Parts: sequence; C-alpha cells; structure tokens
Amino acid sequence: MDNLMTVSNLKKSFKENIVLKGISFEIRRGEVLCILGPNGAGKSTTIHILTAVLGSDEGDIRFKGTKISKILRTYKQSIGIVPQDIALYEELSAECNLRFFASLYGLYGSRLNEAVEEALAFAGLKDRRKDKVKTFSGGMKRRLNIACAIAHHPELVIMDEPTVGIDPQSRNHILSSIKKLQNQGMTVIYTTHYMEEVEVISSRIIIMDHGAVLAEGTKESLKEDIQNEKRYIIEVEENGTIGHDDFFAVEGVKSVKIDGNTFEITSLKGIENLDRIISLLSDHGEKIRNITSEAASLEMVFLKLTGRKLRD
Ligand SMILES: Nc1ncnc2c1ncn2[C@@H]1O[C@H](COP(=O)(O)OP(=O)(O)OP(=O)(O)O)[C@@H](O)[C@H]1O
Repeated sequence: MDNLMTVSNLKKSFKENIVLKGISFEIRRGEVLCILGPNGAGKSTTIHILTAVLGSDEGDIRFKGTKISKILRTYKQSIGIVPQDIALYEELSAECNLRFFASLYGLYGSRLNEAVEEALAFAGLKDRRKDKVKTFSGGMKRRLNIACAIAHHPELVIMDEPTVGIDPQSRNHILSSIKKLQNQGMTVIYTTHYMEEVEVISSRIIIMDHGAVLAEGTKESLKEDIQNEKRYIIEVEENGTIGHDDFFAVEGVKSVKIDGNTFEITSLKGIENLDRIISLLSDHGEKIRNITSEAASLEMVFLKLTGRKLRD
C-alpha cells in the first residue's frame, strides 16, 4: 500500500496544557487506520488538525506528498468528516440532510440524486428517507451522519468515535459499513476507545496516550510482543494476608495487581504455574471464587504500554 498521507511531528498546546507532543504517522491508501486511546489522549485534537479545522503549533501534514495548507480546497473536497458530535439538521428529513451535505461538495443534478440514493441505502434508511431527523434514534442519526460524510465519495473518510452511545445493532451496522467503504477503495481513519471495534475493522492501529504515539502496527504485530504472556484474573472471597511479594515468589510471575479481592497476575506463558498460584492462595486460607485466563488482547497490549487499562 502506498502512502496517502504523512503526518510529521504534530504539536499542539492549549495554553500550558500540552495535548500533542510531536506525533508522527502515515496513512496508507486503502487501509482502515484506527487511532486507539483513552479519553483525553489527544485523538480528537489530532482529528481536528487532520481535517484542517484546527491549526497545529508545529508539524507538517502532507496529502499525496503536498502540504495540505497548499491544497486546502482540493484536500477538503477529497475528505469526508464524521465528527464526534452528530451534525445534522433535526427539522429536515434524512434525504434533505443528505442533499444538503452532498451539494456542499459540489454535487448536483443526476450525480447528486444518485449519491443521495446510494447514501440512503448505505445508512439503511431508505424507508425513513422522508422522516425528520428529530424522530430518529441515536443509532439512526449516527448512520445518517456517516452517510452525509461519504455521499460525495471522498478518498479519505475521517471518523471521530462514531459509535459512542449507540445501540449494538447500529454499532454493528456502522462497523460493517466501514468494511464496505474500504472494499470500495476508500481510506478510513477511525478514532475509538473501544478495543473490540479495532479488532474487527482495523488494517493498522496507532495507540495513543497523553498526546504521544506509544505503538503502531497491525493487531497481530502489536500482540506479538505479549504472545509469551498469560494473564490470570483470580477473585477470592476475602483477601486477608496475601501480598505482591508472595506472588512474585512463584516462578514465572511477571506482574501482580491487587484490587480488593481480585488479583491480576501476568506470567510467562511457557511456565505452567497456575497450580502453584492456587496452592499459594490456599496456603493463605483464601477461598477462590473465580479464575479466568486471558489470551493476548489489545487490552493487554495497552496495559503493558501504559500500566493501566484502556477503560476502567
Ligand atoms: N479547545 C480546547 N481548549 C482547551 N483544551 C482542550 C481543547 N480541546 C481539547 N483540549 C484538551 O486536550 C486534551 C485532549 O483532548 P482530546 O479531545 O483531543 O482527547 P480525546 O483522545 O479525543 O478524548 P475524548 O475521547 O474524550 O474525546 C484534553 O485534556 C482536553 O481537555
């Protein structure tokens, strides 16, 4: 895949709050690039700068090799933006909203009609086309919002957490429609703090936290680093005397987190030490309520990179 966009050393502060600390990454043509990070990581700020609605303090963004500031008009016609907050006219119908937004990108006549039909089908809203947006559920509004951003067939679609606060059915609809956009040749940038979504749609992932890129790669390559680890979550009736050092005394244990009655233990994969961990607990008189073991996941990748969970 060749590069569609290159982002170099983006820095942004709001007064003394340093929000982006010089981030760099590339966007390859035809991929779904997921930017994964917790609330406040700087995802929306990055998106605002990428969509040229916010300036950066430093850094450079190139679209097909040219600085976007030099081709702002062409660039803006080439992208579709799905903002975090729904931007639709509530008093207008689904169809009127689509007509309005697609016409902003210069579509008219039969091309506009075709684009509107296609976008209504894309959003699964053909039968609700004449209804006012204010009668729609949150999920339907989200789907329409995305349809408004892609009706003009942009080369690059930039989506900022488009599934926050919607029902599972609409979420699934949106995730599968993103795959469809990719199959049609579009490139997608997608920010989220949901790992489950990244697992489903990403071609590549950027993990962000505190305004910095912590890691970049495919989900497989990111997980490769932790393939050699196993994570046990053990819940006991009542934690009495057992502490971190007791677990570290067991061969293979790499990290221990104690949260009330729950122990999270990371261990080297090859070392089968669960029986020894269980013996340790029983020697301390702990009654085990539940044990789960996790395979390598993006959650574990995030935990390893930052020492905390993506969502608590
Ligand atoms: N216009 C602004 N003025 C001042 N501070 C801002 C502004 N926009 C963002 N910030 C701050 O920048 C930091 C990063 O915010 P940003 O919205 O980019 O993060 P995010 O990863 O998108 O999080 P979320 O998922 O909550 O949207 C936060 O501390 C936020 O308060």
